[in-house]
Amino acid sequence: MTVLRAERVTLGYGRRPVVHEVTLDITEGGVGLIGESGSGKTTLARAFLGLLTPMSGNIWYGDQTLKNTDLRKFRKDVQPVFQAEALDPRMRIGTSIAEALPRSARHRVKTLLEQVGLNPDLATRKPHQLSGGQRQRVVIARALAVDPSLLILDEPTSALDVTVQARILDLLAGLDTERLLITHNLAVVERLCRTSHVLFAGRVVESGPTRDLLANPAHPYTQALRDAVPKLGGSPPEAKGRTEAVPAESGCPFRLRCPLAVPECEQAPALRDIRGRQVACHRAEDVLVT
Ligand SMILES: Nc1ncnc2c1ncn2[C@@H]1O[C@H](COP(=O)(O)OP(=O)(O)OP(=O)(O)O)[C@@H](O)[C@H]1O
Repeated sequence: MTVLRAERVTLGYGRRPVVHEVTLDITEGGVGLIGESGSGKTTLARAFLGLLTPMSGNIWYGDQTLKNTDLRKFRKDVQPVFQAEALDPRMRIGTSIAEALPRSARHRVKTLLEQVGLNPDLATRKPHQLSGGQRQRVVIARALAVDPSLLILDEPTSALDVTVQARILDLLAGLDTERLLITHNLAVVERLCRTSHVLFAGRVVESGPTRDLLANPAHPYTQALRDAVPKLGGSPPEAKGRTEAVPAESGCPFRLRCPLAVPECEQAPALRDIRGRQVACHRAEDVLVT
């Protein structure tokens, strides 16, 4: 079942578009948005949360566009999980969670703390008296308080050390709430998202089943992202192409960095289906065999 759908959505700040004509479904099994800093992941997440109105295109929530949706219901059903720094430092943990609950359900604070693996005694503490991992669990508990059907998670584990990260990932993987996850960390999407979309310069350049996409990328940018992950005990990753080049204004936005660019790349490639995924690259067949 699709919870939310972006249909040819262009998003921007002022008059400057930064996300271009993105079509994307949030389907079952977790959906990941991957891409470097500035590629438009958070902007797209804000649109899915109803915080940013598209310059063109629509966000669909069931059979309604967000413009025509009862936003009170929507805001309960689709919950953000941002970084733990968003917790009010003056508020006790229990109060912070209770605030998200209807008055009649305030007794659920204890159950919610237990659900995210925290001792209910922590309810009387303030955020600075918790560890980073515990704070992130509180943020998740707050989001779960209203029984959402979808969580939108923006780098939910990036501020945490690796072992704490792993435990938060276990927690998220065990929830039966759907999720849209934004991250730089490919291991995190692999764990939590059945489907992933790779964004470059505000465009989806590749979409498909996460495992296939990372094992066998069809876009040179996906390949570059995957190959930039250092391997334990291996030599440091070697950058292919020019990693510093800004996106091209015309044609394929990745072409100035792409080691496979040819003159044809001055024409923008459309997304096309190839071996179970969608990719916007003239050279996809060649990438798949390398
Ligand atoms: N409030 C804003 N006003 C103007 N421009 C913005 C604003 N927020 C983001 N941008 C611009 O929009 C583009 C996409 O930013 P966005 O935050 O969506 O990227 P991102 O992929 O989430 O990056 P990161 O991984 O660093 O969070 C960038 O060029 C950024 O400078």
